[in-house]
Amino acid sequence: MPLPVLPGVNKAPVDRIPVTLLTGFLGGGKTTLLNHWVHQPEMAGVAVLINEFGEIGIDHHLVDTVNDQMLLLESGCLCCSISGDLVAALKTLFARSARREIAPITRVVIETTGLADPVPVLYTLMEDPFVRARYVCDAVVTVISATHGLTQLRDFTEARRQVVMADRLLLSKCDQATTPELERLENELRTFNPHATQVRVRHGIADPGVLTGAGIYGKTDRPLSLGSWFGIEEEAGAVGEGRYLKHARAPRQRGVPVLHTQRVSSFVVTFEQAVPWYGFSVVMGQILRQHAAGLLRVKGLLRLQGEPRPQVIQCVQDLAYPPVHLTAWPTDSPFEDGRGRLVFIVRELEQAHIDAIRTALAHLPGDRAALRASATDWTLPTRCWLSRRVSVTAPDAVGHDAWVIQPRRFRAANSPNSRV
Ligand SMILES: Nc1nc2c(ncn2[C@@H]2O[C@H](COP(=O)(O)OP(=O)(O)OP(=O)(O)O)[C@@H](O)[C@H]2O)c(=O)[nH]1
Repeated sequence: MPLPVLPGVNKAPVDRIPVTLLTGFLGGGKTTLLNHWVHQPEMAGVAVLINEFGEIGIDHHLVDTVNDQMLLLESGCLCCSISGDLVAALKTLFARSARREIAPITRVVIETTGLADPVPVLYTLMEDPFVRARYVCDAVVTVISATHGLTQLRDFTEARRQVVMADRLLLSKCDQATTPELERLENELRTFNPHATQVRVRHGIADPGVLTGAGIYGKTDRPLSLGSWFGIEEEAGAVGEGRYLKHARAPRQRGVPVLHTQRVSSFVVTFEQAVPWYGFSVVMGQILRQHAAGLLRVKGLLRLQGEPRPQVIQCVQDLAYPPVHLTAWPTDSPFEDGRGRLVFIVRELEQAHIDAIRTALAHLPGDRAALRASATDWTLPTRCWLSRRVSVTAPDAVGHDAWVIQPRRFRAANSPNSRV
């Protein structure tokens, strides 16, 4: 069943495969939305490419029931290091579909890293002759957090570029914001991008129709030249979509990689043994509180003492999200060794602080001592973890036909499916 098209928006051209770029700043809620969408019948035939920043990836473990017969993206950020890999992935996808080795593809959704600039990804889609003739960018959908969106817009060029380039803005986490907060964010977003439709989202539940047919990219049946769209209007300061780029700063020259906000980096903490949950929660709370300004995102999978199921850890800046269990420990790299790992994405965090975080996590107190120590600590950001009401995702319970294409590094090298 094709994806529904929202009233009043154009359908994508039928002769090329529509591509939706799903972007949005770190921790905004992209994976949560995808996890909802892949269960929808309208997503049959939709291929999903996930791209992550950091040494190891977590997101693909959090998207339910993946058909991982395809495995196309290298590690690294799509917008600066692996655009060639994206082209190769799209070519292979098309060829396999044409040879009927896989079911016909009705759409491709590319989830970019939270730090990705959409412009070079759009360049990639529109400038390669093979890709351009077979795929069309149908929409740029940007997820922006109702809780952190305003500060991210203020602090990060990447966040502004993602908003400026959007055809649709999905305001996530609306359940956590008040009406005045939401209205302030909506007004701010309008100053950056007055033409993008804004959609309020709670708990990642949004009609998959928001992925379709939104953009100027799909309104014509001939391949578009991004060069003119991005360049001329901006230089002239003319009205039209090009003016948005004044907010986002000038686009880079084609082929010249631009690094993310220089001060952003990532590191991984690996746990040799199962961890005590309360001991971990208290130490992690202290870390979040102490380094609130420097921590952009923490996510990972942990093995807990006395608990066979992996625990998903999710923090955005100093906010800790309710814990979730996966039903089974992943069997693919790097988690097949059974060790828990946390990915930290940080900004301007000195090496001494990184070392202190590593040391604190390597010396977790036991549960009893941790609970005693935290009993009167009402400002601990991880307080919600201490009550430990953990929901379980049940990936195997639901069937669907969307594909999630995982970065190659997550597969065993000798797997028969590790290449397409
Ligand atoms: N309460 C609430 N939590 C949400 C909502 N959307 C996402 N979250 C939580 O926010 C955290 C981060 O969400 P993700 O979907 O992983 O965010 P992401 O954009 O994929 O993150 P990156 O891939 O790191 O950029 C998770 O703990 C989600 O459960 C929402 O609408 N409401």
